[in-house]
Amino acid sequence: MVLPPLNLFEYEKQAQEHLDTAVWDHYQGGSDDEVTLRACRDAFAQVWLRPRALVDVSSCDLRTTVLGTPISVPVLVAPTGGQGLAHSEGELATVRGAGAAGTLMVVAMFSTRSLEEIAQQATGPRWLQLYVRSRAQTRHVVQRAQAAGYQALVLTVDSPRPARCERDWRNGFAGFPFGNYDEAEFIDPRATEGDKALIQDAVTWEMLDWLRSLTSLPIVLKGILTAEDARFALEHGVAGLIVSNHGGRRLDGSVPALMALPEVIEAVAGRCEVYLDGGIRRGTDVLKALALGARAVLVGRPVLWGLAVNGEQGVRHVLSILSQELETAMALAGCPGVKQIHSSLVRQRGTFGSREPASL
Ligand SMILES: Cc1cc2nc3c(=O)[nH]c(=O)nc-3n(C[C@H](O)[C@H](O)[C@H](O)COP(=O)(O)O)c2cc1C
Ligand SMILES: CC(C)CC(=O)C(=O)O
Repeated sequence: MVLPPLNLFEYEKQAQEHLDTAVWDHYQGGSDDEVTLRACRDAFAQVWLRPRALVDVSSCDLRTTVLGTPISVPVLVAPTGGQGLAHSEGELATVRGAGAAGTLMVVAMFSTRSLEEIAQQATGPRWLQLYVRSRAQTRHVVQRAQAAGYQALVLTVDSPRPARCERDWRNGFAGFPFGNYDEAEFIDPRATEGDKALIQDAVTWEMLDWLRSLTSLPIVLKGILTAEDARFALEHGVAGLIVSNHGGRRLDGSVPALMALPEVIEAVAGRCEVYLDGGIRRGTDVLKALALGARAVLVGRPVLWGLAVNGEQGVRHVLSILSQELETAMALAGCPGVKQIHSSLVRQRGTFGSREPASL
């Protein structure tokens, strides 16, 4: 008898049993030597919590807002393409699971179902993630997103080229159908072949201004890792930033998102919301990211594991495990609410001075 997973790592193990090797490797994999993929996780172990004692934590309030939208827990669903490979219902199951868990889904433009079908099944808020392929195609997708009630656009800016995801190459990963495209209508005249045709490599800050001129929807940039780009983004009127290295799937060797977070938070100085993704697997990870200044975090692969194991219920369960773990962690840390999570709750490894125990 297979026991229900207790935590996200148990979901990961069970998900592997449900997926073909090529799909499993596509979901799990990173680029090149997967140094950044591993570092995403390891970064959380470099940050220590400083719990406070004798605080009334008889009820811990996990609720917050993102761009003014209330959510019951500061954990969002990250955009991941190709969810139909995990479960026949794909993104439809995910959006229902996210709504049931009281949170927001960022729908990937490369979803296997159309953004309209996904919106119809949604019970909670959703944003749409965009890659720019051509201006005509982007304009059309933005209009469709607005008509379907998406509340923000998330422009992914870390992917001017496909990375070397060698697991996919070795397995001959066949890809997946795109729910949002009519190839004939939207093919970029500059496109060459394969992945390169998917995303334009000439997207610059000017393109962001053009995107803003198309829509009054708030724009969030995904894939920012430096204070310099955070400042540029603010000058170009973004509403939010996702500090992310794409879960280790783009520039290998790029800094783990958790380590990049402090400089971005400092540069932004409260002028827009900042979120983080990459390697979140435990409630304590969420707590650390929030203490370092993130308004909320996003989870990618764990949602795919939940989807593969048990469709909508699996997605809901993965999100509720994280939520329960966060609640426990907050109580043990003496934080009765998300608003009480401050930077004084964390300490970077190596900042213990002369009294640092040798075992650290
Ligand atoms: C299978 C897979 C597909 C993804 N597809 C997209 C995508 O289409 N657009 C995007 O911006 N990010 C995409 N991402 C990156 C995620 O949004 C997110 O940054 C990353 O998964 C976070 O790391 P985590 O998986 O450790 O939570 C994808 C990630 C995975 C694992
Ligand atoms: C189709 C891909 C470009 C989706 C993606 O962003 C990813 O797999 O990381």
